[in-house]
Amino acid sequence: MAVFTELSCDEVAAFFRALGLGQPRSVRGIMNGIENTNYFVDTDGAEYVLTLFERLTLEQLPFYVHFMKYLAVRGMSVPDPVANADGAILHSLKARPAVVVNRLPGESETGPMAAHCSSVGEFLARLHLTGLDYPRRQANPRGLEWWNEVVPVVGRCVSDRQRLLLASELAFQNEIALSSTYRQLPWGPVHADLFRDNVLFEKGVLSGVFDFYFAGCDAFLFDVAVCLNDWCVDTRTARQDATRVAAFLGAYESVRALTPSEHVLLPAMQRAGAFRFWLSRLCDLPRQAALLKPHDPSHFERMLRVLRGEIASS
Ligand SMILES: Nc1ncnc2c1ncn2[C@@H]1O[C@H](COP(=O)(O)OP(=O)(O)O)[C@@H](O)[C@H]1O
Ligand SMILES: N[C@@H](CCOP(=O)(O)O)C(=O)O
Repeated sequence: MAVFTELSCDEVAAFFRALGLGQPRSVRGIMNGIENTNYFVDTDGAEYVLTLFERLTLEQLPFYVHFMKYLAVRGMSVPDPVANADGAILHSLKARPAVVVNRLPGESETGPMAAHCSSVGEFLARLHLTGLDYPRRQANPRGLEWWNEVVPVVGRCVSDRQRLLLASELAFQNEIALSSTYRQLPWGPVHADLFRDNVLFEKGVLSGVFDFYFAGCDAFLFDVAVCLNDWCVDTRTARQDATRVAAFLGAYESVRALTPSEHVLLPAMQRAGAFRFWLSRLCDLPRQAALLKPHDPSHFERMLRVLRGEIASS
């Protein structure tokens, strides 16, 4: 994301030495992202990403870092955390929890076509199936409980029209969560933030997925909805592109078919996805950092209104 905690080259070199990694020859703060402090660190033998966690705690982090290790060991193109001599993959630096992972190759695709959406759909379904046996459990940190906590707080800083939308959508989502259809949804570890900027492509082939720090256990359909809302939407109008939606869902279902309950609740989950990111972007607005590019909340407000039928969808 950003650099909240500045590190000197000497501090990084000492940390890398303790992990048995080579001498860094370049250390660069990363501008992208919004949650943690990230540096690219190159040694003579390899390229790494060093992350210092700014908000996540030592209680929350094992779920994420072990999930990445679990997927990496099973052949998925995700960051593989570096272990120290004792086998630990979660470390500490500058009084913050820290990890070092391999730098994945490729570039983000900011203007995805149907083929990119297919690759992401297939990857997501494989992630869901592979993760089914992951033994750790932790709730989606940005799920229903969090929405109920933050709506009254952010509601104080928005317009009357926006406050009405927040209250109405929260009531709708609380009602959906109590329904028997919702309780039938397949569930397990989800990425929950699989946006364009968290996926890399090399020569058109998906080469890596990272940023598992909003992962948690939730309905798989929530993950599907988050992806559709980012990968298959026109960023200018917040409207869905039917060709990309079909490509994404076709590829996802070629690996894991959606159940009847998932088909029924997909529109409601897309509203949930838009609501979740509108809320977090509203909450994130005032953060301070040495390098930080905040995300625009109004995009997801517009998308939520489109999905609710308040704005024509085409
Ligand atoms: N394993 C990785 N391989 C390649 N690039 C990475 C990796 N991890 C992070 N990055 C780069 O760092 C940026 C910020 O990472 P991200 O995880 O999105 O930050 P945050 O957790 O703050 O949201 C990404 O946009 C990407 O450029
Ligand atoms: N993807 C989310 C928030 C997290 O941002 P990231 O750059 O760290 O993935 C959003 O777009 O609001």
